[in-house]
Amino acid sequence: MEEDFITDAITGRPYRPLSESEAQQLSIHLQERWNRANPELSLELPVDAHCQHVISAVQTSRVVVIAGETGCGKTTRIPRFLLEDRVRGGSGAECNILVTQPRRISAVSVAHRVAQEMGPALKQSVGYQVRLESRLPEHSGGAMLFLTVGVLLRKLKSNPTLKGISHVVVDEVHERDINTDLLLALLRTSLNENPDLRVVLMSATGDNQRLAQYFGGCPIVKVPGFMHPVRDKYLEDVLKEMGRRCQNDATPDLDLVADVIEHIDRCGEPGAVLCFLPGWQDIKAVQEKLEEKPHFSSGSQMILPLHSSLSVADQQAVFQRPQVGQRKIVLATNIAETSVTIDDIVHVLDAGTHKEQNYDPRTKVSCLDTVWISRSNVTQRKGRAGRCQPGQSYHLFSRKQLESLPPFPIPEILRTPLESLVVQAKIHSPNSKAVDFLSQVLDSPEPESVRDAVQNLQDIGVLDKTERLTPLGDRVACMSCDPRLGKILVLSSMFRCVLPMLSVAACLTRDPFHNSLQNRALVNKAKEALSGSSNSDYLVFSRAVLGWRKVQQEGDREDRDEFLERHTLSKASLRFINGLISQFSENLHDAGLVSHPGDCQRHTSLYNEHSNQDELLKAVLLAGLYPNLIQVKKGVVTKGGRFRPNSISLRTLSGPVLLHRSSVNRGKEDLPSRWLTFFSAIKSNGNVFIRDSSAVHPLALLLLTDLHGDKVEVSFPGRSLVRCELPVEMWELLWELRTSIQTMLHRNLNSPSNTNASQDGKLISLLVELLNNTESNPLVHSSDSEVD
Ligand SMILES: Nc1ncnc2c1ncn2[C@@H]1O[C@H](COP(=O)(O)OP(=O)(O)OP(=O)(O)O)[C@@H](O)[C@H]1O
Repeated sequence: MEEDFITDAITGRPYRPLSESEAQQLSIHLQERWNRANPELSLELPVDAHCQHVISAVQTSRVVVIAGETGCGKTTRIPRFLLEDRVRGGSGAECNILVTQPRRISAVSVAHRVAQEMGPALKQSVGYQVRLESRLPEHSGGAMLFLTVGVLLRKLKSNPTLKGISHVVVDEVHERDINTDLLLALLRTSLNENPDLRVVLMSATGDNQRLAQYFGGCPIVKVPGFMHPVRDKYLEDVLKEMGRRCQNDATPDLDLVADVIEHIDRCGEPGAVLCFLPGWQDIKAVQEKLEEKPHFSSGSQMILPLHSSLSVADQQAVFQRPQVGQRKIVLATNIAETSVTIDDIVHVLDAGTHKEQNYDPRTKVSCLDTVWISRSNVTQRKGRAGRCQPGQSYHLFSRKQLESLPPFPIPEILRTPLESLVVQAKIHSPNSKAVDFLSQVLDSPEPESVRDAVQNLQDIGVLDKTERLTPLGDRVACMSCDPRLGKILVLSSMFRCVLPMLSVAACLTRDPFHNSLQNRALVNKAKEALSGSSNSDYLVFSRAVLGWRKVQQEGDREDRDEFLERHTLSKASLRFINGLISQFSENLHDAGLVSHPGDCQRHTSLYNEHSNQDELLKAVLLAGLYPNLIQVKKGVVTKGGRFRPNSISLRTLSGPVLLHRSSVNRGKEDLPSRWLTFFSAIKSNGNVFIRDSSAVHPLALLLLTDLHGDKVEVSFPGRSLVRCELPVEMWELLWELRTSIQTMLHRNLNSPSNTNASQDGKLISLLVELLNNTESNPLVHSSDSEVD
């Protein structure tokens, strides 16, 4: 790669190495600045005593594992020690440190803390960069950037050997999220190719020996922790205090959670409460339960939800101090579990569970289960109290339950679908087979699962037979979302309906609705109203988002509130979704598919020419999601042998499915088509539920599926193909249209400079007309052999 094309991993601008004299000048300047500012340490932490040991270990060995117990100060101090040592030693210009955090909240809050500790004269050397937001150091050379692992992975695309970076500090390695595991594998390669690079792996409670072995037996520096005393109270203790009976279910008893919070508020010492719950719905449910309690009606409590879907600004609210006499109650998922210091937390309440994605390769379906956490999570959660003063940890599980918990969480890579990871592997290592590349990670996934993911990517045309990214795959790889959603976005730019599809892709990443158990009926009603006769959960999403954007532009505050309430939409989620829309627009621009990112969001641009054509939108969704197809069959024989002519049964390639209650198509007996398409399915109690679905026009099936083939093949195992009953001439015309559309897509993907906008425009208009003016049901009939 030419150096011109490498980006500076600190500033994002083109990378330009400093000349010797420039480096010398900058180093002197930095040295003087640090000597003048002479930053102090705001309080003594255990790691301070190990400062020299850490620095010399990093000098002697290019990779070091720091095994630092909770609260020892590794996150906030070690990057600073490394920078300070180089600056004061006169080589600050060559020191650029990237510090990864698993989550946005910790990257932002730790950067603030470090900047604050270093003082106003030096704080411009510290920055952060997370998805959708950044505050970068003023220049590279003597800089420290806190960033999420995902952001670093993207930086590695444009600077694979991390030229210009002196240290990568990977914090919270023990969490073993999929991105960190991929990062570690890539860092091993970067270390070989960039002799200036050093890697520091920071882990609290983890298998540090294994980690050190992975990096050729590198040294491990142990740092003891410090915590103010935190008293443990287990379920039996808490229940005894409250006169309740014990239970041992992984589903948290939310009434109990609310009661314990009330108990703490009534009887506990002053200080904030941090309560860990599995997910957003539980957080909202506990918030509602608290607000319904007479004890909480005085408003003398400040209840703050904390969830990954909140914007950075909303997340930062948890660091605010409440008014005197007010108790702060933070209701959080595990995002507050590591690296985060909320300095007034005295009481931690741990429901003992979190949401965990588990993938079943047989049904190709993931379930997001609420499961018990591991013992290392328990330690981390407890460690959020006692950081600035003594505290208490209320564990809502018994001592016996604690003993039965696994010591560490199962690495994410072993329990999630691997398509996105395989695409990442192809970006970073295009010449390796995915199985070989992924055999290099710390815990390799089953080769069978990797092969499945490769097959799925081949099925959607992202990889070719030799496992290389296709021209479509190259574009999809630029999208920071699931490859199927990425494919929808790529296609939407060619079919000129970008904005609704950006909204759909964003909503499939973050739900815009105020979904809670209590709200379910209201949300369903709102969805029904938005859906109209579209039979599409995706059009519901796009109408919600586009409606919100319109009312924001044209309405006053009252209109906006009314819109949100009428449609049970969450303002915070919509703000996040807007951010995602901008990010995906940038991605489309990076992929060379739109001339300017702003064009994607302009209603009058060519890319939105057909954005109000619902049938086209549904057709493009099918083209992106195929072969995620559901066959709808009318007439069901019940277990008791009775025939119900109006009931419908559904099946996908993997077998029978049901529609989830969140889908607008659930319970509909008059679907306009025999086919639905879908994005996400979940497994629950042995059934596979489709979360979101959209009716498919059979013409779309004939014209837009199977991008690279020369025949239309819609088949289910053991069943015959879809049969078209059409006059020969019409079939020939349709085949010609299909070929023209496929040629247009092929041309746009392979040689975008060679497009013929007016010819493409006519073709798309013809497609729109055909879709709008033909009925979606009678055209295609299943063959008789399909009947069971
Ligand atoms: N924002 C803050 N406000 C007040 N004190 C803080 C803040 N951030 C850190 N500290 C203090 O510094 C200590 C060390 O924090 P740091 O995040 O560096 O620890 P750590 O070793 O990385 O711990 P962990 O792995 O548990 O996150 C905290 O226990 C707390 O006493």
